[in-house]
Amino acid sequence: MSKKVAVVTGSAGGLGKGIAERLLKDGFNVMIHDINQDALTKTAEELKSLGDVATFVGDVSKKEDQEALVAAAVEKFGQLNVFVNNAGVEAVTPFLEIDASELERTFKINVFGTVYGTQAAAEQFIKQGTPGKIINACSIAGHEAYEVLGTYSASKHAVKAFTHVAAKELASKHITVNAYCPGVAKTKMWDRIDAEMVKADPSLKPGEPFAKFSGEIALGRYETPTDVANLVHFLASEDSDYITGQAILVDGGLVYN
Ligand SMILES: NC(=O)C1=CN([C@@H]2O[C@H](COP(=O)(O)OP(=O)(O)OC[C@H]3O[C@@H](n4cnc5c(N)ncnc54)[C@H](O)[C@@H]3O)[C@@H](O)[C@H]2O)C=CC1
Ligand SMILES: CC(=O)C(C)=O
Repeated sequence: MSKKVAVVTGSAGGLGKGIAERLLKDGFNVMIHDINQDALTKTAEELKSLGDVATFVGDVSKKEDQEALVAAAVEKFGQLNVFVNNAGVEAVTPFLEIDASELERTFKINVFGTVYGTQAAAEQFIKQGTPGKIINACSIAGHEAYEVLGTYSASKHAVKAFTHVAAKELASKHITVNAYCPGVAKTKMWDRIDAEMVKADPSLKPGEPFAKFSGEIALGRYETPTDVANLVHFLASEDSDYITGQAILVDGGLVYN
């Protein structure tokens, strides 16, 4: 039987890289993808000993790039089985200062990107006549809303809503749609959030926002890409076949709903 094929968007670094690594170890052929070509090439070099990995440079906020990504994965590996809408960006701004450019950038990448990726993947699954799994990056910020993270929180609430709706509409085609909701992981995203929170409140020192958020985690440590990849591994596997439309928290005990 041919190997299953997964695409992971925004996987040159951070959580996406950890997810790609785990799916390669699980035996998937993996198309890694990012807007940052140099970082993507470096990551492919690091991952290639784990299995068949290919690269695609694209911008998730562009529908044509998402369609081309799916086409490239199918051309390279012959089919598509799992599509992980991982790419996302943060926005850290006091509410009264949120402007159109922040709203447009954040929603285009986090929300439009997830919708376009879901559509492109679902169309391919339907064309193949096979089941498929779509797995979206949500967040604790898709369950709660955080001060100075208003735009980001709203975008992740939208990701959660689209996860529910896509799951309902695509279930009859045997396509499941779920989301993973990480808590506080020390990736480049949190380095930038920390710096911006310090800028917004000069009484804070660098590292304090991250320490404050991660200090509230019940399990007593911040999250690693492996913690997130463990959940995505499950959602990409047959063991999750009877689960759809869920936005599952993987946060070490931070948000309870
Ligand atoms: N780090 C954390 O604590 C948490 C992260 N998340 C979510 O997990 C996902 C991954 O986050 P991190 O790895 O921390 O972020 P990161 O910033 O470390 O990595 C994101 C990757 O996405 C790529 N990317 C950004 N815009 C893109 C675009 N338009 N098209 C294609 N690629 C693009 C970046 O180049 C980068 O390689 C995001 O959706 C984020 O919102 C959710 C909860 C917590
Ligand atoms: C980065 C993130 O998802 C937060 C702060 O909830």
